[in-house]
Amino acid sequence: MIEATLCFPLREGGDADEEVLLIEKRRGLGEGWYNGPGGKCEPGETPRECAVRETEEEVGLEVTDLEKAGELTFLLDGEAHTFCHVYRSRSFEGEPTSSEEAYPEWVPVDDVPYDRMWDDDHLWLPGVLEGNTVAGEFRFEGGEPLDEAAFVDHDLEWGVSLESRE
Ligand SMILES: Nc1nc2c([nH]c(=O)n2[C@H]2C[C@H](O)[C@@H](COP(=O)(O)OP(=O)(O)OP(=O)(O)O)O2)c(=O)[nH]1
Repeated sequence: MIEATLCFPLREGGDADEEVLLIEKRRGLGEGWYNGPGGKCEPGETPRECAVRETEEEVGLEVTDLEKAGELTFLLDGEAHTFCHVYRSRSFEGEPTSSEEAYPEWVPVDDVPYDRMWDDDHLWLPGVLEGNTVAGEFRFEGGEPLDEAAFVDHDLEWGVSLESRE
């Protein structure tokens, strides 16, 4: 099973609207869709270290004080495919810049482009951006790659305790 991360930097935008930093992914899984910065964990790396590294690599932002917001399991044809650790952060340095992997974009949290994201994201990301914690299982069918499989059903649990988790 792949272990991966997502990180959602948050800031106060104009008119005191809350904004989240999304990326438009330029290659790999989910290419052409919006997501948070993130990616696969490397051997010997904690998920938190992975989220920090991927955010730096993809958009050049140095995030600190990551808050664990979710643990998502993606199943493909009945088998665990990816376990994804989800973080929020309001502490970061630098300005988002494009990379070979991603175009960054600050987006109002009320205006996230769910129609241009993974099919499951509208189920869990709004709660995560509001400050809730979530554990979820999402089932896909149709074989590899995961981003071409069909999203079939899910289970979600809100308000889970993730404080002691990486
Ligand atoms: N928002 C969202 N993200 C997902 C879903 N499924 C899923 O794997 N992801 C995330 C986990 C990872 O952060 C990311 C895929 O990993 P990645 O970016 O490393 O994939 P890649 O194929 O581009 O890998 P690489 O060659 O760049 O290492 O997508 C989903 O349903 N929703």
